[in-house]
Amino acid sequence: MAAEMAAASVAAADRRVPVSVLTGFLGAGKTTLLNWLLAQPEAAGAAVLINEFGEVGVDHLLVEKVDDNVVLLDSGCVCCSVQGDLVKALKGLFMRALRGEIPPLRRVLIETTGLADPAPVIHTLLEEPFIAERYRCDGVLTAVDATHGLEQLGSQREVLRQAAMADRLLLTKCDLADEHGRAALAQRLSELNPGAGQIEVRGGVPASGVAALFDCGLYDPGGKVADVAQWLGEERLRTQAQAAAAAPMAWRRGAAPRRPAGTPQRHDEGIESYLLCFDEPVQWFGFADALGLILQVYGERILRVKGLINVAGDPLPRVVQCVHHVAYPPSSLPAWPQRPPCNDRRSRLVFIVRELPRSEVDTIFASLGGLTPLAA
Ligand SMILES: Nc1nc2c(ncn2[C@@H]2O[C@H](COP(=O)(O)OP(=O)(O)OP(=O)(O)O)[C@@H](O)[C@H]2O)c(=O)[nH]1
Repeated sequence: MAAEMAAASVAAADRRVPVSVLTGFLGAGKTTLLNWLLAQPEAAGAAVLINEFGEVGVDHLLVEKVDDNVVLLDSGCVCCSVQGDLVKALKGLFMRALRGEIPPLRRVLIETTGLADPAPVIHTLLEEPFIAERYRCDGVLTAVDATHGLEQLGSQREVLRQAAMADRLLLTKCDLADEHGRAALAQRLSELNPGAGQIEVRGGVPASGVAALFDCGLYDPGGKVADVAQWLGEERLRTQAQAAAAAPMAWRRGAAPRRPAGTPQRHDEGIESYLLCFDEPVQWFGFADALGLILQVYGERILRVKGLINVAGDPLPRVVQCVHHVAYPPSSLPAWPQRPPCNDRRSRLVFIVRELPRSEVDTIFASLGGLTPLAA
């Protein structure tokens, strides 16, 4: 406790802009938590960077408080394009605030994709010269789904890394999980990351309030399992190798190879995403029947489904969200987006799957829902 208070006061004296990294696996509840967070007075003036996996971003449409301070990182997963997208976005925000185009930056929140490895993001915040001079990593907040997390910790390397690197572990969907499941997940997480505070989240609201999420102190790999320092070390090697590869030929002699031995493959190669589009407004019951059957039959292989549906007779876009076998209650956006691509009012549904051919999904939509999905 004393150490935490000391770390928080060192951070308070630091004039750099605090950055919170919100991570967690696909569908764990990051955007839901972000929406709650942005409505809190403590988050006033925060800029938000949202990154998504999949061909069409939906998350930024679901963030309720969208303004000039929300930036979509849309050229791939942030952990793969960190040097491009993330650095560019943070530099851009800083310069816009400096020129007075946006209010002074009080805080930045980064929502990573569900498949992101947080290591390159943290490494960039700690070591990229321009960024590290102006921003400080104020906390890695990892959402872990209390209904699916235990199984995902065993099957997805990303989930393990996201949990091990966390400063705070947010056990989401505790309102849906049974007591036994919550306790088993909490136990597994405390083995993986004994130093991180665990906070239960129900309906997107953390039991701790905002206080426990901000001002976590300067990021300290030393307080975590040894793997974390090793992963950050691998990022350093990777960045050096990339810099060497980008340098003129004469400087490259003796440089490290592009992908240093022992550095991990970023994403599980079995995972892919595809986008289904429906041109005409869909009949909700046929659509819901078909989607229900797809989840029932293929739920194990479906990591995430989300999208906006143009339902016949409904003027508002309906938001569909699923994780494995579970379809969450649909909601509606207050209006159709004004910007492309979703302003054309076609229904768009993103599937993120493991080894599930698109043709299987198409067949069920066609036979049960009378719908012929088009590739985008
Ligand atoms: N009951 C309940 N539902 C939740 C909770 N948190 C999130 N959900 C639901 O879970 C679904 C996925 O939540 P999101 O917040 O979109 O998850 P995400 O982590 O942002 O998803 P990706 O960005 O696709 O990885 C949505 O339908 C949410 O309403 C929670 O604490 N309780």
